[in-house]
Amino acid sequence: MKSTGGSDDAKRRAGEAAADAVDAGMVIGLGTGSTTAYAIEALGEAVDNGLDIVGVPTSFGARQRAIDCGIDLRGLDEVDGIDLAIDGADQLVRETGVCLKGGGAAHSREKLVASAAAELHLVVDDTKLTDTLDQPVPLEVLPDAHTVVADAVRSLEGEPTLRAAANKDGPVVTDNGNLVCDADFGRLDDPALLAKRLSAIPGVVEHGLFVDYTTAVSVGRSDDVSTTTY
Ligand SMILES: O=C[C@H](O)[C@H](O)[C@H](O)COP(=O)(O)O
Repeated sequence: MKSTGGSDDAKRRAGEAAADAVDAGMVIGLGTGSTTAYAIEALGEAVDNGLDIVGVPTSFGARQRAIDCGIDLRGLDEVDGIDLAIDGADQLVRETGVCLKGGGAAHSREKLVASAAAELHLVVDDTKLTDTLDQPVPLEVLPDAHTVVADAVRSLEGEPTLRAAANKDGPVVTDNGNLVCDADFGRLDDPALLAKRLSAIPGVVEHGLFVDYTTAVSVGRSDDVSTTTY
């Protein structure tokens, strides 16, 4: 799992706060990443203590983690909707809940699960908070399309970078067999407009800008956690 800047204590507090909001009988979207891992762990402990839930994982990593924690799993096509999705974020505007995801290349299935969920509860440590999003936007891209998508990003005045794998020669390959282009647009003054433009590029499977999905955010710090609802 990629490691990110915040402290483990802060991530744990955020993850546990979201797990606390889970009730018996719920279908839970299980997000990807180091912060959501703490929520999955907490849910696993609750399951050991008798909580009856079903999880829908958003990635190979989330699935493995949930199996290790003893959570009963289903595919998205085997459930009749999702009550609550719990997931992390790479950068988040707390005032609006708009965020960037996809640092772990899982954003397409994360967005799919979030779109099927009645609620999306994000879990972050306080290093993720910002007033304005300004990190590159991850784009999951069909392999044949990467040069065409890069040209389209440049035509929107962005700077595309094909994400390289850390422990493999060549690019990152997603759980869906696609590539990732990180598109740097600098400050995102109008995330909703950019989200629409990125969705319209042929060859982009999904982008990591989440606008209008978030219903709650738990922000962990080393000594406390606070939750905002939208
Ligand atoms: O693709 C990965 C996901 O969007 C993660 O939820 C996001 O990168 C946050 O991960 P972490 O909690 O490890 O910072």
